[in-house]
Amino acid sequence: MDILILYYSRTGNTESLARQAARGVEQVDGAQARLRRIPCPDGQQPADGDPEVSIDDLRECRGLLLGSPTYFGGMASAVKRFLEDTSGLWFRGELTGRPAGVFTSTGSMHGGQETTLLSMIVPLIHHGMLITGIPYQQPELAHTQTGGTPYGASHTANDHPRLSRDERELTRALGARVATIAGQLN
Ligand SMILES: Cc1cc2nc3c(=O)[nH]c(=O)nc-3n(C[C@H](O)[C@H](O)[C@H](O)COP(=O)(O)O)c2cc1C
Repeated sequence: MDILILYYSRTGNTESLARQAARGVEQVDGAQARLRRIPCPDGQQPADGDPEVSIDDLRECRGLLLGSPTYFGGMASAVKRFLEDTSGLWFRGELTGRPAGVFTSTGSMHGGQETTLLSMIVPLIHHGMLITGIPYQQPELAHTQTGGTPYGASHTANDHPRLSRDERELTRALGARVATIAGQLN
């Protein structure tokens, strides 16, 4: 059972979250993480990055973790643009009933993590996906001084260029949660 970890990242922070989400997915028996990136609009790509996403990746995976940097309090336009290319899947209801979670990286603590996560959730709801956040039973959620929200995983990059321990744990928990639910629905 493949779980798609789909992300856009220009300076590597959202990609770091994607790798933690993948580790969480792979903690779940029978689940494999499929890491894919959304291409940069200017065509500049890392030579050794994850493969570029195709629509078939979405079609084939049993769950989705979607990540974007926060740009002006919302998802990056490249992510929105990619989602607009998924209208064929929407029309045929191909993602309906599959679990999904979201993650983001901001520069600053109050720079719009929750608004970005919510902006990403909206189109996934239109697709009929089952949105899962991070429940407060996950202990790091109550005491994190960095990223991590009930709406999804996050990272605050300016003060802490590397992911904090809480950010790593919460992102892995989200990955494991999506994979676990996908397995139960399968
Ligand atoms: C066009 C643009 C808009 C941004 N807007 C915000 C913002 O609204 N709030 C914030 O905290 N950081 C903002 N940032 C900073 C990025 O969210 C932050 O550097 C993020 O970690 C980048 O992720 P990446 O390394 O995956 O590309 C912005 C950066 C750019 C380039």
